[in-house]
Amino acid sequence: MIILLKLAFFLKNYRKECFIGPIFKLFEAILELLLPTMMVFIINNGVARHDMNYVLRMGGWMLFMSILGFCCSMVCQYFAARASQGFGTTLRDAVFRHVQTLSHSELNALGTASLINRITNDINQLQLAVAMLIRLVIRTPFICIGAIVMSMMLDLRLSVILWGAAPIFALILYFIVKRSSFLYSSYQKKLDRTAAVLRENLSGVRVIRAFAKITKEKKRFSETNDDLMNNALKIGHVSALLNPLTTFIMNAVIIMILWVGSSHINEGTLAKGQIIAFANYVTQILLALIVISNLVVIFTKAFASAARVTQVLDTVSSLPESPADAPHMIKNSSAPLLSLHDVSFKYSRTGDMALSHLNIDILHGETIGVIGSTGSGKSTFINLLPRFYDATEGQVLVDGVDVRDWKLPLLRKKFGIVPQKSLLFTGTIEENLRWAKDNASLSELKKASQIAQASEFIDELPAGYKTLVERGGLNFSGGQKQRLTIARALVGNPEILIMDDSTSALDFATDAAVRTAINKNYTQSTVIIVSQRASSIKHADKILVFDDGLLVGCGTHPELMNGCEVYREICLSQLSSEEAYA
Ligand SMILES: Nc1ncnc2c1ncn2[C@@H]1O[C@H](COP(=O)(O)OP(=O)(O)OP(=O)(O)O)[C@@H](O)[C@H]1O
Repeated sequence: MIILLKLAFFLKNYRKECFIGPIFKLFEAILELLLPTMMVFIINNGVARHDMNYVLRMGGWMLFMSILGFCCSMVCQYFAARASQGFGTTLRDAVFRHVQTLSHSELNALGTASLINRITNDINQLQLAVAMLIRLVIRTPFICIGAIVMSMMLDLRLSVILWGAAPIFALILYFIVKRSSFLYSSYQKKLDRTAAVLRENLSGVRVIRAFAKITKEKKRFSETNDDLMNNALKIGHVSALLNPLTTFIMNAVIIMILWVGSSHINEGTLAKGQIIAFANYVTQILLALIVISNLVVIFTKAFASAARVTQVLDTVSSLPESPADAPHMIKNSSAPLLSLHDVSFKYSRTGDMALSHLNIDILHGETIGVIGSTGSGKSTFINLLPRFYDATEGQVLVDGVDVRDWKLPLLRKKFGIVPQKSLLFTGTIEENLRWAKDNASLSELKKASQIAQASEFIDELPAGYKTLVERGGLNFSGGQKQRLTIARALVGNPEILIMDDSTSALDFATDAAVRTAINKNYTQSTVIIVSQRASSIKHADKILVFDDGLLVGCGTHPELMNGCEVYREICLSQLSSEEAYA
């Protein structure tokens, strides 16, 4: 219930629609309820007395009331559509914005495929529930109760049959809601799993083909898909019972009414018009009950979806923004640009430490090399600096101020990041390069591309900087993508440039050319180069050596060659002795 109240907040701009829509629907329901009673008059006063004028006059009124009812229904439909679409759009927007505030940890926990399902499927389900709420939730019980009252007014004795059927119907409804609400929540989870498998398969299609794993992956997808289908079938079996059972009960009621009613007619205690109107009211109740059954199904689904959507909205970012306005303005000018004070980090509460007790100082304008075996913690260390994650223990400081005291956008503006996995977005090359600086001129883009050794291949493209980048940068080679992502980071003229193994697809000469050009043109910037290649970081002012989450070395190349065994081993495994000791 609290979940629904929370989501009702997103209807706040549609109060008018939520109020006017049901009023028109209620008006339509009143008109509909009057029709069988008018039929009683036509049969008892018109048909029985062969008064054609009376029949036509009353028939005309009934036609007018039906048209009026139809118009009311259309008005309600219009308001319901406005409110439900508006609700869906506002909610989708809110969830999307909230997702942007979450840290990598929460995003990993929720999962991309599940988030996509929640923002699309689940919100669509809620949108449908809002439309039904406005159109039917007041009208249907009103019709039901109204028809019962009207039938009681027609004949109290016959209405006892209706009351007898009510508990049977309530029992059926209870059983179906209980069973299907459990099945719906597991259905949503299975849908997430299917989406995750599909996503992995589509994005990894090349790897799957290269390893000839198509058959295995087909089987994996079929299994997930079959599981989803079986769950959907179970839901179908349960909810399919609802309409036939409702129809069966109400038709049994009609037969009993006709049977008991005909004996009353024979006794002369009931008129023919009354029994026809009574049957009409029972049909109205039957239709209303079928609608209620379907509403129950829609709301059970919506309830499961509401829980999933509010779970996202209730997820609190583990990166709370600094409450103060601008504590970072109180910079410590004598402090190092970046400092780590006894920093440890683990990805999950239960897991092992990915980094342990790091103490590092990085000064303005320094070039830092970061090296270590795979999984040693290099990327994790890099991720702590722009606060993609918060340190589990210890303090990360930028300009002498704890990163938790920085306003996140201001902190991140200081960094130009070239991630390990090159990711480009659909649009032109020009648009991709302007990510860090919207108003960068073409000459700025060209300069950054030259430094990143990308201008040569861009100039050869027929459309140059206007060339369209396909989804994920599919129309570029790995090396070209890396050079474009380096140029993208350089355009912002960042104070701190982080290159996380971002030249791995470049040949040694291009890699060296990129580093030389950056050193020459970005003398004021602090450059942090993470690399598996000793040659890429050998000339750095300071080299950080990681091993199994520990900082095992920090110094220049000659210092480390003498004093750090891990570093010496890496260098000697990649370079000749002359190169390593040069
Ligand atoms: N998102 C994550 N969730 C849980 N564990 C993670 C996550 N990312 C990395 N790890 C773990 O943390 C450790 C350090 O990983 P990290 O990516 O920092 O290493 P790395 O030195 O950058 O490796 P590589 O050179 O292969 O990129 C590894 O044991 C890894 O399995």
